[in-house]
Amino acid sequence: MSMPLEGSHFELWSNVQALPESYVFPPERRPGTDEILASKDIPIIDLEGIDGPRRFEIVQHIMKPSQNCGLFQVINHGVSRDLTDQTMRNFQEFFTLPAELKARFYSNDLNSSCRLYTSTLNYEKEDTHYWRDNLTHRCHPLEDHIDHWPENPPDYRNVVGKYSIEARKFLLTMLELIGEGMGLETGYFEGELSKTQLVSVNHHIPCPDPSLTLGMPEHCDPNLISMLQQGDVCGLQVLKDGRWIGIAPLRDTFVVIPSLQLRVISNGKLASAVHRVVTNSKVSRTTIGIFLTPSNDIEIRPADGLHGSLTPMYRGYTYKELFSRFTGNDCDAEKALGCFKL
Ligand SMILES: O=C(O)CCC(=O)C(=O)O
Ligand SMILES: [Fe+2]
Repeated sequence: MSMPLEGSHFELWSNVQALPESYVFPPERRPGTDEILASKDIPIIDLEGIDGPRRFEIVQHIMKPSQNCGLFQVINHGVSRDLTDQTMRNFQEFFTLPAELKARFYSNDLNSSCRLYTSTLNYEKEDTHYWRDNLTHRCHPLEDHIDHWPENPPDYRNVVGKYSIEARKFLLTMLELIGEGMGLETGYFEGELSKTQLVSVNHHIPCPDPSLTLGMPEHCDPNLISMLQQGDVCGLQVLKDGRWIGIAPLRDTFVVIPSLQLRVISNGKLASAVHRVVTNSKVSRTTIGIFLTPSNDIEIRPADGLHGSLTPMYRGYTYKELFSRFTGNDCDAEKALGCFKL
């Protein structure tokens, strides 16, 4: 049996009494003790009637927040409560398995098909660690990846497999609607632009001092589009007009973030949320992320045929190039994208 990665704090975490020094952020990066209120202003898009006369109105609703704080919530998304609950339960159970059963997934290797790690992939080099464990694996096409997934809990592959398919359908629908809002032809985002699909699950155990550390840093998602299924524990915050606001988890609701590649393809028309995750001292928090990403070698650039006049803001590049800039800039997607601005 392989041992946990050297430097992994999984074992330490289960007994932790005080926040280890390596998780304490410098004062200017700490979330502090100010209460951050959950906002009631984060738009909620209702997809009910999407194939009927409401479609145009729904597209307009989606385009508005996409151009504002770069994040919105969706109800009547088409994925059943039964499946979302079962999926959440499987991930929660996975993270609470004994360390020996998870040991074979511990990896910081970006190319490993299923990886479990603490903080970030840059654990060895980073100045401060984040208070999280993460499980990430590929999920499309399912048959290419499912054999690399955990087999424990026993339902994991079956349930997460179904969820991956439904989540993909949902995200492709969101892309279709966004494409319509931008004036692009049907199916614009299908194929290479949305080929890679990752499931990325964050798990944070109760933190001894949430004021000193973060569950995830302030960041923009580098991919094409992201969805989050939050459990029932707060933690996600978004930067809006220079202030952090909380996105309280709502039952049966997905959070959608049009990510950086959508910003480029829309030539800056869409915003991508700057967001972060704070911890809490009382309960564990688990959040499911599904990310669609372009395949490595496809060219990404502002789309032809966008509504409105067009002086391209970005030069064409491949996702591989972008991602290498991303990892070379401490996972700062904004900086990475800066390399391709015209
Ligand atoms: O855990 C969350 O709520 C957010 C996760 C996230 O932002 C990410 O994985 O990129
Ligand atoms: Fe994110």
